[in-house]
Parts: sequence; C-alpha cells; structure tokens
Amino acid sequence: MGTVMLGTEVAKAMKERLIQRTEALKERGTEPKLAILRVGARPDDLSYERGAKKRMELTGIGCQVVELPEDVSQRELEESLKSLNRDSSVHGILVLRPLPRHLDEEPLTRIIDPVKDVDCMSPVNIAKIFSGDASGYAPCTPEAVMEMLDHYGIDPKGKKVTVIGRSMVVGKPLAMLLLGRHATVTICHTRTADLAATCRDAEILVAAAGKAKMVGASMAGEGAVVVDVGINMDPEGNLCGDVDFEAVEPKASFTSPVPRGVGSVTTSVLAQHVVRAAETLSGQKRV
Ligand SMILES: Nc1nc(=O)c2c([nH]1)NC[C@@H]1CN(c3ccc(C(=O)N[C@@H](CCC(=O)O)C(=O)O)cc3)C=[N+]21
Repeated sequence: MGTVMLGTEVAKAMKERLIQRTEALKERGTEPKLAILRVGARPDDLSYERGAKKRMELTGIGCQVVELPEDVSQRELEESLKSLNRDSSVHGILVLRPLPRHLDEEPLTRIIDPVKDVDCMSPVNIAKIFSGDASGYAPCTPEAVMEMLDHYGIDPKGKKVTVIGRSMVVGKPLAMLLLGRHATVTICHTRTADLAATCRDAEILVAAAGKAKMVGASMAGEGAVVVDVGINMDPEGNLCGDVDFEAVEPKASFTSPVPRGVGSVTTSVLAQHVVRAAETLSGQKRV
C-alpha cells in the first residue's frame, strides 16, 4: 500500500507562503488581483472558475470575472482582453479555454500582456518554459504536478519519467519542466508503438491523455510514482482520471487520485502566479 498524494495537503502548504506574500504586497500598497475572462458558461469553465475564486479568497487575492456571451465577436473579445492589459489594478489574466468554435484563440495569445499571462497562453511564456527561463509562467496544471512531486519529496533528477499526452496545456510544458529538473523524459502519444511497455518502464508515470481510466495495472511498474492529470467524466457522469486508481494504487509507491489530486493544486499555482505578477508589476520583484 503506497502513499496517496492529496492536493489538499499541497495546497495547504502553499497557502501560508502565499498569504505572507500577499500581505507584503498590500503593506506596500498593491492589492493583487486576478481577472478571469470567460466566454459562455461551459460546465468545465464554471467548475474551474469556482475553485479559482475560492482559492483567491483564501489567499487574499482579488478576483474579477469578465463574462462575455457565447456569441461574442472576435473584435469584442480582443477589445476586452486589451482593456484588462491596460487595467493597472489587474495583475493576472486567465482566459478560460477552449473558446467557442467561432472564435480564434491565436490573436489572443499575442495580445495578452506576457507579464499578466498567468496560465501561459503567450508564445513569450511558452518560449521561456522551453528555454528554462524561470521568469516565465508555465500552464498551471503542469506546474501543479511539480509542486505535488516536491511536496512528497519525489526528486525527478535522473529518474525515468514517462508522460502520456503531448498537449500544449499539459504534456509538452510538463516535459520541459521535468527536463529542467534533470529527469529523463519520454513523451507518449497515440502513435507510440508499445505504450504499455514504455509506461511500465517509468519510475514516474504522468497520465495526461484525457482518456478515462486508460492506465491499468499492466501499465504501471512495481513501486512507480503515478500522477493522474486526467479530467474526464465516467459513464455515470462523475469526474474521473486517466488512471484506474483501484487497479494501479496497490502496485504504486505514490498515487494521485482524481478528484482530490493534481486538479485541486492547480488553483494554488494560479494564485502563486498572480502574486508573482503583482510583485513584478509593482516593482517589488522577489530576490
Ligand atoms: N486557460 C484555462 N486553464 C485551465 O486550467 C482550464 C481552463 N482554461 N478551462 C477549464 C479547465 C478545467 N480545469 C479544471 C482544473 C481543476 C479542476 C479541479 O479542481 N478538480 C477538482 C475536483 C473539482 C470538482 O469536484 O468539481 C479535483 O481534481 O480535485 C477542475 C477543472 C482547468 N481548466
């Protein structure tokens, strides 16, 4: 029986540090604030927004929601983002994605101020993550995986790590963050020849494929660390991960569940990025 890695433990450890930084900002006259830009009302967006608002409140960070109608025009959406860029009371901007199909995300990635881009939409931040420039912001979910590994004392250095999934939101940035910590990273995807063997060979396995319970016991090595990043709905409509937790947990040394795993750390990383942006924008850069 290994250790179950709970997001609440990680979030609790991060919270105290974040409150101190937020208080220090307020003492110097800066009220850190996140703006969430939402188009329409997708259940996934609303769920994340609720968690983000609650987390900001717990850490003393302001949170403003800008809700635009589902049929908003591209021009209006871009104008809305530009006004958040210009608003000096806003330090972090989160554009909930994916956007409705009639909208083009690409121009937004170039409009958003990279210093306020706390969820890594901008090519500037993507390039920084690629080049290992710590002044950039990684997407919150991959950074939540790193926070979880650190909290449980799992050092990726020199470890064989397999990441299932190569999305720009999780798989690819996560591989870069792991590489930055000297892991030996293999990225698996739909064209990988022998997925099960590649997963079994990993000392740390991260599932970010978006396929409910695709990782069974035959895909986890004995004593491996298994991190589940999946956010799926099972046939009964409950949130579930990419990992079959019951089958894998008995073999693994550490396992993160869904819900109550990485997902519940993501908003703490978001809060950390807003605080860092406020420190940068108010000239109170941390040493
Ligand atoms: N730019 C952008 N970045 C995102 O990161 C992003 C997004 N847009 N759009 C929506 C999706 C969805 N998403 C979730 C993350 C965590 C939980 C989460 O906290 N899940 C809890 C359970 C919550 C529950 O039970 O409802 C858990 O895993 O323990 C949910 C949803 C991030 N998203």
